[in-house]
Amino acid sequence: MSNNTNSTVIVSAVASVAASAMLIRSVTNDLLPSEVSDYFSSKLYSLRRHLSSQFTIAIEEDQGMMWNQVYDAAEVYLSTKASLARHRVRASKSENDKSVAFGIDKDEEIFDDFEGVKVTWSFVRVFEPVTNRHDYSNGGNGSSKKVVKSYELSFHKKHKEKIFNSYLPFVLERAKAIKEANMALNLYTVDNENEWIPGVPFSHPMSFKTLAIDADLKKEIIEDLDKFVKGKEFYSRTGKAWKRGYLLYGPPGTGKTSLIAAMANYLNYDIYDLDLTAVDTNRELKNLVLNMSNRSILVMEDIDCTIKLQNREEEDDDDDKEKDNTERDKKNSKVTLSGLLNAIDGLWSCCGEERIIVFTTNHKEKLDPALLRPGRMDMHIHLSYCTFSAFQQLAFNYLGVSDHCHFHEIEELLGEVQVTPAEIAGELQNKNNAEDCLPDLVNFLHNKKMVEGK
Ligand SMILES: Nc1ncnc2c1ncn2[C@@H]1O[C@H](COP(=O)(O)OP(=O)(O)OP(=O)(O)O)[C@@H](O)[C@H]1O
Repeated sequence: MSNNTNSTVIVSAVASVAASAMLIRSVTNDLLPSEVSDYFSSKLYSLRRHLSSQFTIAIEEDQGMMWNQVYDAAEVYLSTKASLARHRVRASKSENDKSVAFGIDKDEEIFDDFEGVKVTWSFVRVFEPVTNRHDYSNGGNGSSKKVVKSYELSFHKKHKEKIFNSYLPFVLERAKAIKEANMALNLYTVDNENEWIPGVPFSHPMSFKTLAIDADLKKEIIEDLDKFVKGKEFYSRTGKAWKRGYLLYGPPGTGKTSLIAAMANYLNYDIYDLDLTAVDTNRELKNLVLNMSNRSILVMEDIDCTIKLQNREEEDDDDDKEKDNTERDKKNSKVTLSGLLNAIDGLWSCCGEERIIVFTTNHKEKLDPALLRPGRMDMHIHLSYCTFSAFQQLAFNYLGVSDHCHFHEIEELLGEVQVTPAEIAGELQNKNNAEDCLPDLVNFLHNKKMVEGK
């Protein structure tokens, strides 16, 4: 027999074993108990592998007592490919997931293409005996079965290096990104013991689409956040800690809290909401910062009210001021300015990565300049009274209109009176159509103008 004929025979033998495997597998699945059919399936897989030019990596669920991270990554990665399965998929969702995740089921195969290399994934489940002399579940003979689950990744032998060095790292990387995107956000607060209370789901609906601020400012903020999240290489090259501080300042009701929610939803970062008056000492503050997870936003709202953070030179002012300070200090926490500065950029504050710190204040001028310098508060964002462009966004959010005959008058009035987006939002939600709502808003603005004496 020629070489050619030999190889044809082998190829057809492999093909016919594969076809028989499929047939037997489907028959055994229908007729036999799952343990027995799993046994036959695994034997057929081995035979097929033995005869082919394929190389297979088995990725088992656990390695001894430890969870196998590659298995975990394969599960997550394949969840995005499960729709390619032909007959069956598994579906699951935990409380911490945003959406349902799908997975391939046993005996299903999924094909993937990585830079021109074809790979096949399959899910294998077999029952293996466990010997345990204290186990009486099987008639007291001390042996029971445990399920061993694994993913198998098969490809042509010649691509071994590429799969090991590029494809598997790619799957791990992708899985990490998919997981982060699917994770529901958490909101953490501090309890009486000065510890973070495990997060409740954070479900603030605000996004950059609905946030009503000046369009250029919005663009600038989004670009800054994008640069930050993509900055891993930059931060390590320049030796800077991968963190960024934002100071949001402006009158009440201009959208500082709304902007924080939009940032968290945009980045998919958890929020750690820190009320400094609830923290007893600088040491506790340090522990809290150390115990935050990566990819998170530490928020300290109304920072000027919660701690005595005025310019240090002003602290020894006249008697009256001192009296005021004493009153205020009773309410204030024992966290000091230097404790807070350390929390933001002390050595140990650099332990994590992808950390954002946000301070909000209605009175930027009351804050110590040390707190505001770049490296601590890298971007100062002024949220001001409602501009016409912010109003257009609110009108679209609440009434679904982008233009209206009253818009021109409203634009002029917004140039003359100081009104917050919160006040405008309050007016727009009173009625749900533009015809009824906008004339009322015009009256509201005229009244405000009169009160302001303009
Ligand atoms: N810029 C905005 N875009 C969209 N909605 C806004 C905006 N500003 C305020 N609002 C509306 O007003 C409400 C109050 O706003 P928000 O709490 O964000 O303001 P704030 O500046 O944080 O106020 P405070 O200083 O009192 O904490 C929000 O729930 C939202 O409905």
